[in-house]
Formats: sequence, structure tokens, C-alpha cells
Amino acid sequence: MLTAHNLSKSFDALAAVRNVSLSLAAGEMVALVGASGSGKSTLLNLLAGLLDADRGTIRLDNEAVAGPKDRLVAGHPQIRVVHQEYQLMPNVTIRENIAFALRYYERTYRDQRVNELLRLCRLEAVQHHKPRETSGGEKQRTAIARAIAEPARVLLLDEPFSHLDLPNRLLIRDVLIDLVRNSTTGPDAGTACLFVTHDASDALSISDQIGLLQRGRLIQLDTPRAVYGQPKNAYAASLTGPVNLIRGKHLPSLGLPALGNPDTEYGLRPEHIQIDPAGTVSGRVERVFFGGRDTELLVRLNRFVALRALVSQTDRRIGDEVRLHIAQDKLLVFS
Ligand SMILES: Nc1ncnc2c1ncn2[C@@H]1O[C@H](COP(=O)(O)OP(=O)(O)OP(=O)(O)O)[C@@H](O)[C@H]1O
Repeated sequence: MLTAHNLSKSFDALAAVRNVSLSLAAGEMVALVGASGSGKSTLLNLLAGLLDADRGTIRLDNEAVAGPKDRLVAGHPQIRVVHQEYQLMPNVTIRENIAFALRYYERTYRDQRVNELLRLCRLEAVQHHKPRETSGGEKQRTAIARAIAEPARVLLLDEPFSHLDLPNRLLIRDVLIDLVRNSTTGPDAGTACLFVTHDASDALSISDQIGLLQRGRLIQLDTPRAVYGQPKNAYAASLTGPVNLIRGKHLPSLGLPALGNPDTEYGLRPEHIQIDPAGTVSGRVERVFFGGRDTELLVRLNRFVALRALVSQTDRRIGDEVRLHIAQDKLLVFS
């Protein structure tokens, strides 16, 4: 549906987006993940038609999405964007900000739809406040409510959950999932959503595909399971969840066979290292990170190697000696 082909964008000498191709299908959620400065917002603005690409093309169905230099009004009417700064109108209320997106609709429908969006995004209590009288999370939810007020083909969201507390984060995640999943069966069939996030758990849990950006390049685009289970490199592994990075020369101290170049990095997810009295290596607990559902331990094996292990036992203390079982077949070998 939305297809980008070989997109590139530089700011002077800095190549912010390099030769990126991707496509979004109707009913699909795609998460864009990358380190700060890796080009996520630039790519989002290119896809939205808000920034002119140096090279490459963008198409929505069969129509070219033009950049601002070729349009009277920047952007595309069927592509909605939520920026990191929200861009709310400062002098009108939250309610009026949302209603503005529905200004071409008849009054009764508009009022009813605004009420529905206020309820959906838990904004009823602040509907008569101006943006400056609301919290960061309320502003963020207003920007999202405004973006989803009427059906669109594409939603592009730049860190849509960054200011939300956990209950609101889960709420808005559900709102977006429902909207995107149900869009293919409704009369206005087919919304696709691409969202930028720094949070691996959001990317893994609600997207159909994760795109990983590294210094402007899309280094991996695949399902959450594939990206988490077979990350392309150490950077991809670290962005998608906790990982132990181990140099080849240290593998034997983990009871693993030496592989390839001694300086090559390998990865091991903490959940693949377990406390086991029959385990092949031993170490001393150096830190304990209580996580509610489980606990992560930092276990020092020797001067050079300390491993994070995800364990269900919550009674381990700093200084405890433990034996570890390492799932050898789960060693991440990067391409
Ligand atoms: N208008 C601009 N002029 C010059 N450089 C820019 C401009 N916009 C972005 N950049 C640079 O391009 C690179 C990519 O920026 P971008 O905002 O796309 O990164 P990002 O991945 O969204 O970062 P963050 O996660 O911190 O928001 C950065 O080095 C940034 O400084």
C-alpha cells in the first residue's frame, strides 16, 4: 500500500537516511527502532511527504507521494502524522483540537465522534483545558486522538507512547491495534501504521514487522520473532532486548566451544542462561535486578566475563555462588 523505494536524505554532509526501501500493507503495524540520531524521524517525515527526498520514491497505492517542494500544502491527506512535539493548537481546548480534525463533518456527527475519542483516549476530564494546562501524556493522547479522528490509509507516529504511564500506554496500544486490525474489514478498508519507538517491548509486542535503522540504513526488516531471535548484528540484538555480548575468545570460559575470530562478538539473551546446580559454569552474583515477574542477575564468571541471567528464583542475593546452565544452541551468531 505505502511503498518506499531507495529513499535517501542528507543534511549537508550527514547522510540521515540511506537507500531505504520498505512497504506497509493495510492492517499492518510496523515498528521502526533505532538509536538516537539513526534517522527514524527523518524517514517518517519523508514517508509523510513532509520532507523532500534527495533520491528515491514513495507511493501510496498507485499515487506518488510528493515532497513539500511539489505541493501547495505539505503532506498527503491520507497520511496522518503524530510528531514528537504533538503540534497542538495552543489557544484552543483539547476538545477543539480534536474537533478541528473533523471540521468538514456535520456538527452532530462531529460532536458524537469527539465524545467517543475523548472517552477512548481518556481525555474527558481535560477536554476544556488548553494544551498548556495538560500533562505531557494528555497532550500526547490528544495528538493521537486527533490523528485517528477520521479514517486514513496511513498513520505515522513518532514515539507515540513516550509520555504515557503504563495504564495509558497499554490503553493507547490497544486503541491503535483495534484501529489498524479492524480497518481492513470496515467500509474505509485498510489503515497501515508505522510507529517509531525506543522501547523494545512495544516494538516486539504490537508490531507485525520491526525495521531496525542503523546510521540511516535499514539493516533488518522482519517479524518480531525473527528480529529478536536472529538479530543481524550486536546493535540489532541490543535494541530489541537485553543481551550479553561476548567475544569469541571468552566462549570457552562459558563452557562453549571456541568459534571463529577471537574478537568476533556473539550474543546470549539472559533468558537462555539459567541457574542450575548441574550447570557447567559457576560464578558469583554481583547485582540483582528485581523485575516483578522475574529477576535478572548479573553473575561474574571471571575477570573478563559477567553474564546477565533471567531467573524465576527471587531469593538470590549479592555474593551468592551459583552454577549456570547456558543454552548453547541459543548463542546468537551475527552475520
Ligand atoms: N533539519 C535538519 N538539519 C540538519 N540535520 C538534521 C536535521 N534533522 C535531522 N538531522 C540530523 O539527522 C540525523 C537523524 O536525525 P533523526 O531526527 O531522523 O534521528 P532519530 O533517529 O529520529 O533520533 P531521535 O531518536 O533522537 O529522535 C541526526 O544526526 C540529526 O542531527
